[in-house]
Amino acid sequence: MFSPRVVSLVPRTGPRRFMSTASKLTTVEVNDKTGIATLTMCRPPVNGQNLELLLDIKSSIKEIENDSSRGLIITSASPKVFCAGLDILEMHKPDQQRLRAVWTELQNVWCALYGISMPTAAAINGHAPAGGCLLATACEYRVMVPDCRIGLNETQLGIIAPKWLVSGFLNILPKRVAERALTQSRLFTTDEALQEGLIDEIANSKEEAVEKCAAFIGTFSKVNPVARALTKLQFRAENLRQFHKEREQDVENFLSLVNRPEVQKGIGAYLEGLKKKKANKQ
Ligand SMILES: CCCCC/C=C\C/C=C\CCC/C=C/C(=O)SCCNC(=O)CCNC(=O)[C@H](O)C(C)(C)COP(=O)(O)OP(=O)(O)OC[C@H]1O[C@@H](n2cnc3c(N)ncnc32)[C@H](O)[C@@H]1OP(=O)(O)O
Repeated sequence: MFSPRVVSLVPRTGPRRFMSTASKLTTVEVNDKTGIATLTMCRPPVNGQNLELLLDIKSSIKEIENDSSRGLIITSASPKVFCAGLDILEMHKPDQQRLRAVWTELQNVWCALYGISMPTAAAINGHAPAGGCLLATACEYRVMVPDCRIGLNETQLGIIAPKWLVSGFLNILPKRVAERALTQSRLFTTDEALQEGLIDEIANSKEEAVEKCAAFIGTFSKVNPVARALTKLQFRAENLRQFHKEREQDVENFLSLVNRPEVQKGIGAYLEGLKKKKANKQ
């Protein structure tokens, strides 16, 4: 179903770039000076996480890992949106096999990003609801541009974010703040996110966000990388262990939830809302 991955390495003069996949839904650029890889999601208009984007993100993370980069920065090519979360069209009147694959790949992406040993940072250059927040909170550091929103708004959609999906959030926020945010479906503004500690810094542009992420990764230059990696994984091991224990059941739960007639009705209504928003804009 998917084209084989084509990886072309440009010689190491200046920043080198390798396009991750034939479908080009992500690009990876490694800065030769710093050794830091920037993974950019490029699925217009909002980086909706459909199956192909998720597969591409996962493969790019693996490439960066195999390339032994010094760190990974994730960002978006879209000017206003970091990532809008799961592509809602994947969940509306879904093909069952594909739906199963979508959820499995979301799990795989989270697992690959959350569990990677190298330093990670998110340059959040736009809105990051739901699955977008999942990517950002799987990283160790977050820099966000002003006037955007980030959070886990699942309950507003009538759905429940599973434990593994919340675990990045819980690494960052006090439990009480996390519980309230999830039950209220709170989308934090950039300023609120900084105040609560959901993000670490604000940057005025994507470029500045990437620079600040690189500076964070640079702080590890004098730390023994093996000791750093083991320490990071020690902090994350319990969440990962729990995830692996529950991941198959989690897929079944997701399928059963999405297929419920009332959830399908809700997804349909949500899609209509997005269409109306477009009509009102025109
Ligand atoms: C939705 C029900 C899900 C049911 C799942 C059931 C069980 C699952 C259990 C747990 C799941 C948790 C895991 C994660 C879940 C998710 O990620 S669900 C998705 C949640 N995402 C959102 O709620 C974001 C919705 N979008 C927005 O709020 C805004 O679009 C925005 C990202 C803030 C950007 O705003 P703006 O710049 O104004 O752009 P537009 O709204 O005009 O959008 C541009 C076009 O993009 C389309 N679009 C937006 N979001 C999505 C999306 N998530 N999937 C697919 N398409 C999306 C939008 O319709 C516009 O398209 P057109 O130009 O009209 O064609």
